[in-house]
Amino acid sequence: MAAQAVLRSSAPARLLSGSFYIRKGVLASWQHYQSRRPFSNEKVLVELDESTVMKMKNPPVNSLSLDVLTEFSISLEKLEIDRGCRGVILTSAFPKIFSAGLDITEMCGKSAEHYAAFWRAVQEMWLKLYGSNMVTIAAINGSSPAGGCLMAMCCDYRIMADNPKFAIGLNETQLGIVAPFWFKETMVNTVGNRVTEQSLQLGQMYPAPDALKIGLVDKLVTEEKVQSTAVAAMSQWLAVPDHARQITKSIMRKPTIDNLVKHREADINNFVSFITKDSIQKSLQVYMDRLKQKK
Ligand SMILES: CCCCCCCCCC/C=C\CC(=O)SCCNC(=O)CCNC(=O)[C@H](O)C(C)(C)COP(=O)(O)OP(=O)(O)OC[C@H]1O[C@@H](n2cnc3c(N)ncnc32)[C@H](O)[C@@H]1OP(=O)(O)O
Repeated sequence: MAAQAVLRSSAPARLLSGSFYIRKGVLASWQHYQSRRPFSNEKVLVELDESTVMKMKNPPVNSLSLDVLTEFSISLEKLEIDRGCRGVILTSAFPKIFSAGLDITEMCGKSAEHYAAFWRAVQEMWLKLYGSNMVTIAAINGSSPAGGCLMAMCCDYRIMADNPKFAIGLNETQLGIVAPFWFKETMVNTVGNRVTEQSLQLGQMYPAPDALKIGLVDKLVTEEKVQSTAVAAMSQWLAVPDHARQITKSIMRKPTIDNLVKHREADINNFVSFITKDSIQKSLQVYMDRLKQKK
């Protein structure tokens, strides 16, 4: 129930309205009492050390299941209302994988109701992360296809491990599925229209050095330095006055966020009718079988 309540709230309220600050004020004393403790979630760890770090920990590959997405949105919401938290680093608890993207098993052989709940949770994660008032930095310590790439693109700054074996991109067409309009818009806002058009049609995955070249990530460092570099970048971003940075972020992202908010229910219906098609189910199944056979 708690998860559902959070999933129904909407992120733009955080980024776009002044009421957020009132809420922060009211909750301040409770927050000071509560906030500086790490959260002990199952699949999304929140560490409150030098910087606040959210670590995805869903073995083996951090696929984004309904549970992970729900936990992620709840954790981010908690940080959002925590006065002591102005920025968050998003990373993976596992070396070599940032996130394998949406959990394909959530999109295969389930009921229409399940698909609708799953898609709402994907939307909610995006609304909360893309619409966050906090500084968000992705410390991409491994491969990051599809939904993993989306999460990284939602952040304000992306640091990736400098290893050509790690790749990032929106590869949906390779699975026989289509990146929805708000995935596309997030990518356009990150790398521009031409690169997005080509990348999305080809379902292109970019090895880290190529991702840097097209601006899909902002910086490459050795694997060991990904997190410390993120911490250093965080101090730089936090040196800017919050109100000015937040309003600027809002000006940049509001049209994209508003577009999904406006079409949210239609987008869920589109997803359900698309994913329940026999041909799409077959494509996903073939892709999963291929993944399993590659060993
Ligand atoms: C008209 C328009 C309407 C719009 C409709 C919208 C349509 C839907 C849009 C959906 C949008 C986004 C989609 C996604 O995010 S789909 C997910 C895409 N992800 C991938 O393609 C990644 C696939 N995985 C990999 O490439 C590799 O696993 C890896 C991440 C590079 C890791 O490689 P590895 O060698 O370390 O591990 P591997 O042996 O491959 O995998 C280990 C086990 O994990 C399973 N697995 C991998 N990825 C996923 C996944 N995404 N979901 C579920 N399970 C996954 C894999 O099968 C192995 O399982 P097992 O150990 O064999 O049982």
